[in-house]
Amino acid sequence: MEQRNDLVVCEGLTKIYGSIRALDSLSLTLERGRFIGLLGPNGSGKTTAIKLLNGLLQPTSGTVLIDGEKPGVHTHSVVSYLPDRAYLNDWMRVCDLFDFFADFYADFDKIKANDMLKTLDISPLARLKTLSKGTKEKVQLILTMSRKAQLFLLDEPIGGVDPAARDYILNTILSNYSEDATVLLSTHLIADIERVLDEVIFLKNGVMTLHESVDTIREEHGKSVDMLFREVFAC
Ligand SMILES: Nc1ncnc2c1ncn2[C@@H]1O[C@H](COP(=O)(O)OP(=O)(O)OP(=O)(O)O)[C@@H](O)[C@H]1O
Repeated sequence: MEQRNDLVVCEGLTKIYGSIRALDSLSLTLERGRFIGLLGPNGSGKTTAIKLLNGLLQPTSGTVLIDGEKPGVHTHSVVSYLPDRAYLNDWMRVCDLFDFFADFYADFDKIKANDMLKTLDISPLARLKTLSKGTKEKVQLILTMSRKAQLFLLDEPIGGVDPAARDYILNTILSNYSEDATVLLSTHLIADIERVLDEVIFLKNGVMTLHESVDTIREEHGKSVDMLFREVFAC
C-alpha cells in the first residue's frame, strides 16, 4: 500500500488548562522525511504539543492525525517518543532495558542499540541509577532511536548532554531514521541543531507564529534560525 506523504495533520489543535491556553488552534501538516525543530521560549507549549501528538494528552478541541489515524494503537506502533524527563526504572540494567523494549516494540533493533551503546562507551551491564544524568539521557535516546518508527517525537533530547557529545548524538539521530520518517525535536539549543534542520516551528504563548523551511529563513531573512529566534523572542 502506498504511504501518504502527510504524516502529521493537526486541525485547530487546542489544549486549555484553566485560564491557560497551553496550545492554541494549531493547524499544521508535517510531511515525511523531514527534520523539524519545535522552538519557543519556556512555557510556549512545546511539550504540550508533543504530548498531544503522542496521545498522552487529550485535546480540549481540534484534531490530530498521524499516518491518517487518531492517536491510539496504530499510532503508538509508528511513533517513537523521547519524554523530556527520565521515565525508566532506575534499578534496571541497560541490557535489561533493551530486552524490555524488544519485547514491547516489534520494531526495536537491538543490534543497532548495542552498536550505539558501544560507540558511546556505555556498559550494557550498568544499572541506570549508577549513570550520570547525561549518560542516562544518551541511553534514553538510544532506546528511542533504535525503533524503526515513522515519527520520532524528541522532547529536549540534548539538554543534559555535554557539547562534545551533542554532535555525535545529532548524527546518531540523523543516521538512524529512514528517508520516509520524520523527526520533530524540541530544544533550546538552536545553534547546536540548526545545521541538521529542514524546517522550524516557532511557538509563542501556545500559538504557532512561524512554520518555515530553514533555507527560506536563510534566504528571506538573511539570518540563521538562532539569530531569528533571538530577535523574535527578545525579552
Ligand atoms: N498539567 C498542567 N496543568 C496546568 N498548566 C500546565 C500543565 N502543563 C503545562 N501547563 C502550562 O501550559 C503552558 C505550556 O507548557 P509546556 O510545558 O507545553 O511548555 P514548553 O514550551 O514545553 O516549556 P519549556 O521550554 O519550559 O519546557 C505553560 O504555561 C505551563 O505552565
